[in-house]
Amino acid sequence: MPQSLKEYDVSESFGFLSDDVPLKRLEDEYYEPWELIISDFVNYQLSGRFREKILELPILSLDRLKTLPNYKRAYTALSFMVNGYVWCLHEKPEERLPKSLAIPFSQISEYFDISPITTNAAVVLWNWKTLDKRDDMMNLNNLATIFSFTGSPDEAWFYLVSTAIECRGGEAIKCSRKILNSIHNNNPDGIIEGIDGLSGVIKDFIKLLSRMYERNDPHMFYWKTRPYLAGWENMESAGLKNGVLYEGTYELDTTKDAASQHEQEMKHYKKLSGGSAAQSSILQVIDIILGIRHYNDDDTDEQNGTETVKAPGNPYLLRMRDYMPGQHRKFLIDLERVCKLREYVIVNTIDVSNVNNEKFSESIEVLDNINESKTTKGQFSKEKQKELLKSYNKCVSTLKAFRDSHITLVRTYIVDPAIKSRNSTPAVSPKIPAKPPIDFEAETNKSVEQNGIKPETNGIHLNGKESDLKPLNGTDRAKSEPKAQNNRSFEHGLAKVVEDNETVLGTGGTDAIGFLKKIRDETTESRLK
Ligand code: HEM
Repeated sequence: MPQSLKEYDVSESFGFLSDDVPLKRLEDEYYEPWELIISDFVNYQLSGRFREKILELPILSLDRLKTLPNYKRAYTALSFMVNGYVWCLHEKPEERLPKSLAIPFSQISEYFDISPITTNAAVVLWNWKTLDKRDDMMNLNNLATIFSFTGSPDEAWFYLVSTAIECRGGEAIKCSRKILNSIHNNNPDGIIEGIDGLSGVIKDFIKLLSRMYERNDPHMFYWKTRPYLAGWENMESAGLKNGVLYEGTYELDTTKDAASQHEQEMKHYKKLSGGSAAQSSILQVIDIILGIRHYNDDDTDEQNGTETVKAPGNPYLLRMRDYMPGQHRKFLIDLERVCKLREYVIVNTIDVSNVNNEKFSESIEVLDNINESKTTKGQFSKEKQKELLKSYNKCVSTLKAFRDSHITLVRTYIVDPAIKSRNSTPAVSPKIPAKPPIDFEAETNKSVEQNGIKPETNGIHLNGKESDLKPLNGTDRAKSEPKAQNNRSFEHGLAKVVEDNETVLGTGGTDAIGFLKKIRDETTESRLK
């Protein structure tokens, strides 16, 4: 186990939430301009003055953020302002981030070694407060959020369920330490105790996940919350073909003509994924502890004698690590280096399982080194071996059950609303006027033409035509002809459902359910026979 958890900003009590309590205000008055906007965030969005207020902001320095909690609050506040600016309510998406946001946000993201966009860290890890005592954080009735895009209880509930799960993750860290120490001491009882503890934690995750339905209405989630969490990658359909330009964060040769300067700028657009709990470190910790591997979809299997060899590591899950604070990412990498539970179970259940342990010979050597004694075949009684195998498999099955519940959740919150929106027009709350205050079609076409970018469809059930609902691959997307713009500007960043009523293209253009099933099936396959 990585020795000092503090070094990774992780805690055995609160997991990746850490021991810091998020600040309710930045301590130095110098940051009042940020605090003023963030305290009236929803009001400025509603009044249509949000972008105007941001443009009035001075470029503030980070020098007066003296402590880690101050840095965390500044990152979170800026990330809400940044996504709020790009995906501003009732406005067309904005592809240029002004210096007042871009400069401090880029600097603070660099400080945390995290991608400069709204992430799970911003909305979940550093965005909570307790109503009463700190130690009662599993109790959702004791939790509240600090920042919100919409001000709705549904949005808060969406984050808080994850916050409670993260908090319970502290116990998972404790169990992991127990498992690793017990492997080191070659103590099967300690290992079994640690694994059973981990199963208990995952069961609690499932219970918490099921509470999502209580106070987060799927319609609200899909139409109101999710659009703000979208990223700027594969967002041609929303007019962000190149991603977003963070003004003032790059050098421009101003002695060159306008065309050359434009060309220079094109190289500095950032394409980043939207906020997702896939950026949570705690589920990756559990995969690492159990030795569950996820693979690349596109890997062609390479035959190596009787063995099928695939490069381990699912590129999407690995990429999500760039959206975790750097210390958390380092924790995962360091944990991966030392964790040998699966190998230990295989080697030490040899008399009661059919697993061929030859492929783990390398790891066995590692165990030999750690224990400084030879790990022999059947060193424990058959009864103990069975107990160990059962405990391990039960934990894997519990994780699989978590992933099943999560898939059901994704169907309710993304697939169903996407199908409904395809089948009905308009698919929005009756409270929303049929036409937003701006002429989105004209504005978008005008703006994109000014930027030399062709207008494109937003890809969502345009006029309800089936042809628009087909899955888009990269080439199709690139080739798609300009079509009439849908004037419902609040649809940016929503999922798109295709004809089989199951495949939903997430905001990144990938098949979300297909991906989640694959991750779930790889979990199931990790059970030892
Ligand atoms: C309304 C609630 C939720 C929805 C709609 C949802 C949706 C999704 C989607 C679409 C993905 C696919 C990848 C992506 O698009 O980023 C995903 C992945 C993931 N989500 Fe959620 N999610 C929800 C709640 C949660 C919660 C509360 C957790 C717990 C921390 C969670 C943990 C994960 C994890 C770990 C992944 C990566 C795949 C895996 O390891 O199984 N999600 N989620």
